[in-house]
Amino acid sequence: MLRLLHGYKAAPFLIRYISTKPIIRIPKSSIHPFGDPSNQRPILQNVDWTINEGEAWAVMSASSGDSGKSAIFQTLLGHLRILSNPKEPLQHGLYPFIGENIDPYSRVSAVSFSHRSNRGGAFYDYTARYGAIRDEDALTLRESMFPESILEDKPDPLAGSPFDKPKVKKRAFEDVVKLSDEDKALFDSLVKEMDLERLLDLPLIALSNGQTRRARIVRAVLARPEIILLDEPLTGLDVSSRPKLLNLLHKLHQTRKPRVVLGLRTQDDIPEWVTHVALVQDGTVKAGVKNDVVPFIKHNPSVLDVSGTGPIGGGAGSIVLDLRGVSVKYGDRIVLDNLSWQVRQGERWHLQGVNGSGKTTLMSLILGDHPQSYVQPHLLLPSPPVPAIPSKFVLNHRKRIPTAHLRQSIGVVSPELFDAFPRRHGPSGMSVWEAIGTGFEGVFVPLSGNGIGANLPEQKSLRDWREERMWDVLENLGPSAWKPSEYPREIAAEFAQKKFADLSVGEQRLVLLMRTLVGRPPLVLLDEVWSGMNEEMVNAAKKYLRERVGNDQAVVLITHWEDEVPWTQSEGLKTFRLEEGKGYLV
Ligand SMILES: Nc1ncnc2c1ncn2[C@@H]1O[C@H](COP(=O)(O)OP(=O)(O)OP(=O)(O)O)[C@@H](O)[C@H]1O
Repeated sequence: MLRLLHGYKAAPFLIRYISTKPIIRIPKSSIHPFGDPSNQRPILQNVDWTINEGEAWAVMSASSGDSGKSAIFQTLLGHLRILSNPKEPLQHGLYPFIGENIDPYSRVSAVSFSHRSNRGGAFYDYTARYGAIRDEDALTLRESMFPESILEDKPDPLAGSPFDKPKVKKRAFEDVVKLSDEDKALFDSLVKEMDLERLLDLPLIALSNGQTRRARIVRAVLARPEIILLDEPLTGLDVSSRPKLLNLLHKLHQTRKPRVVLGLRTQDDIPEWVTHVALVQDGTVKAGVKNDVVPFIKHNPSVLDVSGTGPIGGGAGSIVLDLRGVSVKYGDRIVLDNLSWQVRQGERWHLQGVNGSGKTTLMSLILGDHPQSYVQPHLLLPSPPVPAIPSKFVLNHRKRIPTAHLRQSIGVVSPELFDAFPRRHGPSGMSVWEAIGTGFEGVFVPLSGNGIGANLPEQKSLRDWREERMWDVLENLGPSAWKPSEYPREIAAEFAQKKFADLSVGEQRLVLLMRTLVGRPPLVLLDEVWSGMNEEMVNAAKKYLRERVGNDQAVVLITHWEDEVPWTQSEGLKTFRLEEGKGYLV
């Protein structure tokens, strides 16, 4: 579905000034991975693409895998090999406008928003931001914008007595960072337009997802590249930030400081100021004027038939989450202020709120990850009885539930979990089967050789149930759900053996959704669950949530896009909105 983004039309006078000076040029080439000596297996074929000065391009693909727009971006960053036709060689390089003695790749910046790399593939503790912030994490947003202010900062073990915690030796920002008037003006206008002014002196680690994403764009622009590649830049931004960002990108592009190339999914709206589209589909690229290319986008009609569906499962179930008078503050900064909220089995909730309104903080309390979860007056969470039978639970105060038990009764997908989940390549890396199986206990490494959890040898019925559940999510959320097949079990079995780390971003996100749903936890929290997924994957996941998640389960979905919610208000969807620290039923 196309969302309308008004007010960003390319002005006619601009189109007149579009020159034919090429900025990027790939003449009739195929794109290959480096290290493929035979050049037999191109990732993309017959790529014939030129970007001229003044044109505004979006690269679109239905797949977030290597054959989609990420392959184009990898090519533009020099990570893939361009093999051009010998009769029409790549003259003056990929970026003909950049002087011959300059490394062109040093003038191109890329920022991707559908995922971030996770530091070597091992799991890391993403809950650090909720607690007392360690000195080494205390880098402020302002400092992070100017790497020269931090390069020489080191823990100073000689400060104080040997028993003191080492302190980070701070250098006065003004002594280190000497900005020209022009740079200062750019910095001031960028942080103003991206609404980051009041966050500049906060530790970087404390910023919300949307705030961090806006900051990453500002930092990339401050590095003054010639071209900036922004992959899915609207991911996770609230409704009011999106037009501001698009407006800023439009302005930057017009002044060519820097030129902007956007990466979008085929289901995303194309900003009106974009003049040209490179559509990556089935291993080839169709590039041209927007209106000529857009009709070639293959849309998969939604498989959801919402007509005639009855109300969502009752709402008459037992309370599965009970919050009263819940508050979180950091120093003087109140993030959650006296919230009360009850969620019952069978209910479906949309949790709303602008960037920084406290949604992730609330989730972290419910997940028991937040240190302040222990001190809340009334924070009752589902706790599994022993031995774990997922649909059975009792309510208990967070401080009386071991965290390991909470992980069994609350399933979660979030940007933090996605970034932190281990992704080791090679033989020791987790298979898809093992990654999904960690969901039964909510852990991050497989607890047994068979990949379906710990301590089951004696409990045949539980073992059988878990295996059944594995196949249920694999068949209904795996490849045969997005590419219909006559052999769903075979396709699922093949997919289950793949290495998690080798999957595309969209596939990894789906596997983490399977991991969340496999154990049928009574409470499911889904935060930004669709980013990186293509249209077919989103449809399959929505269908699963509507049809296969039970009335004994409650689901809370966080998204800034109304059309990403699989249920409607008329079906009984409930909305809880965070605003200025307070929570409201909408
Ligand atoms: N340690 C901290 N110190 C000060 N402020 C903090 C700290 N941790 C979080 N905050 C602030 O708490 C607010 C809520 O952040 P949170 O991540 O919960 O927002 P969110 O609603 O999830 O936003 P988004 O939509 O961007 O994901 C933010 O303004 C953030 O800057």
